[in-house]
Amino acid sequence: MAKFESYALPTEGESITIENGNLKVPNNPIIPFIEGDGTGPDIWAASKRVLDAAVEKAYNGEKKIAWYEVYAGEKAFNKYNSWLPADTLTAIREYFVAIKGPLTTPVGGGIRSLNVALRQELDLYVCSRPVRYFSGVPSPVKRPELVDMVIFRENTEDIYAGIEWEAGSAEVKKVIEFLQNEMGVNKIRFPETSGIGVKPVSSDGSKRLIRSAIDYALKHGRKTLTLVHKGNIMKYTEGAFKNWGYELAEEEYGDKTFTWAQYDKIKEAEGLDAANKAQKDAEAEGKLIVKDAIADIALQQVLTRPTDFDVIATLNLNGDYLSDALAAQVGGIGIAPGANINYITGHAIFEATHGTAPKYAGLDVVNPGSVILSGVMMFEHLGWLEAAELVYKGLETSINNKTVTYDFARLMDGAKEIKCSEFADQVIANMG
Ligand SMILES: NC(=O)C1=CN([C@@H]2O[C@H](COP(=O)(O)OP(=O)(O)OC[C@H]3O[C@@H](n4cnc5c(N)ncnc54)[C@H](OP(=O)(O)O)[C@@H]3O)[C@@H](O)[C@H]2O)C=CC1
Ligand SMILES: O=C(O)CCC(=O)C(=O)O
Ligand SMILES: [Mg+2]
Repeated sequence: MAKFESYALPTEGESITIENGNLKVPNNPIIPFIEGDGTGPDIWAASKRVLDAAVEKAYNGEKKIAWYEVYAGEKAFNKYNSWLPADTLTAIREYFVAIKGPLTTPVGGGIRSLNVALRQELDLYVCSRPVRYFSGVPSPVKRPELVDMVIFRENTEDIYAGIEWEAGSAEVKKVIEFLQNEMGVNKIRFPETSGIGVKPVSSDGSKRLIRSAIDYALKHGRKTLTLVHKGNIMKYTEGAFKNWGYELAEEEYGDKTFTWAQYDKIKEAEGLDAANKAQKDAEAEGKLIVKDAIADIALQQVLTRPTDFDVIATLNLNGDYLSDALAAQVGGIGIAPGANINYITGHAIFEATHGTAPKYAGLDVVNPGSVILSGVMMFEHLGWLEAAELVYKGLETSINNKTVTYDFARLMDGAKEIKCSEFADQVIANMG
């Protein structure tokens, strides 16, 4: 039983547990939720209604989520004088699966990202962000239906580790002196006025992320996995990520994958035709092709040749950029879901890709689709596939009927603009 400092224990529901590495989900699981800042309360209220309605419709009362509110962000600060109370982490550790709205991160000084803190504290090393097309969504590209990618973003390392020192501080002076005097660094262009950031990237962290991406790709019959990196510039972090990815694929999945590193070796030893034949043979055998792309060109190619990309494994910052950019192709950030997962401990927090969109806070206008679809990912994680299907149906029908929130309405001819809460009503009504 969880021991909380301040929170009251849940009054209903049972705990999810883990047995032999698999989640054991009761019919009334306790699911902690964080409402979120800014537009979070509007979105969460709408999403909760949709998710509850889908469960009720799918299981006729046999299953029901026991929602348990936990706090982070402004609401936590106002209630408990802490931006991220320890009880919130205790609850997610105890109940395994949680869902959250967006949380504000001030730019510059002040608190560091609570979103990042949650991922790091719980070691949720995978950020999985599927990018798929729903028929009828507005898109700036000609063939959005060709977009079907899943981003696996490393979630605990890279510059998000938050190791940095401010320009002018005593600490940065010490770091710069160390770099110059002990490490022979003479390339800091303006040492007197530089801030310094550190980018840790490990083989352990990279490999566990890439392992999850390969497992996902194999389980779902995906054809390719692309390692997206900027290894031409950052050789021992981003370049190493690519090398570790190839190494892992060959060592642990040698019979199920064919890598571009193998392709290059064959090309060097036996020529181009032999390398092309080896890749063709591997494709014919249904092997997963593991390849790589440098991050800048990848951002162009995901737009111009979406069918070349299937599962993407990448570092934290690249994944952050890629997920917002890719979302734009299939309806925008308003319907881009995500999951932060530790596949080893079973802990997961589901959350939208977007932020708090503060200018729309309290107006009941934004699209709740991202949190609704994050809830669908949560249903899939729990094995509640019937409820997931109902939400997909409700969402797709609502979009096809052109009864949509402002973000879609402004891009769709003949659409009726409705509020966030009304969109939830539509999704529920359209579950069939
Ligand atoms: N995981 C998290 O909790 C995240 C938190 N953040 C935090 O959120 C805050 C605001 O960040 P910001 O950079 O403005 O990014 P946001 O994602 O909050 O908003 C940027 C723009 O995206 C569009 N948008 C966002 N959410 C929706 C939605 N639900 N429906 C429709 N459109 C939407 C709006 O575009 P338009 O104006 O064109 O309609 C909005 O102005 C910051 O503190 C940031 O750190 C950011 C990302 C993730
Ligand atoms: O925590 C934040 O403020 C930003 C997080 C973010 O952009 C993301 O998770 O994609
Ligand atoms: Mg982001």
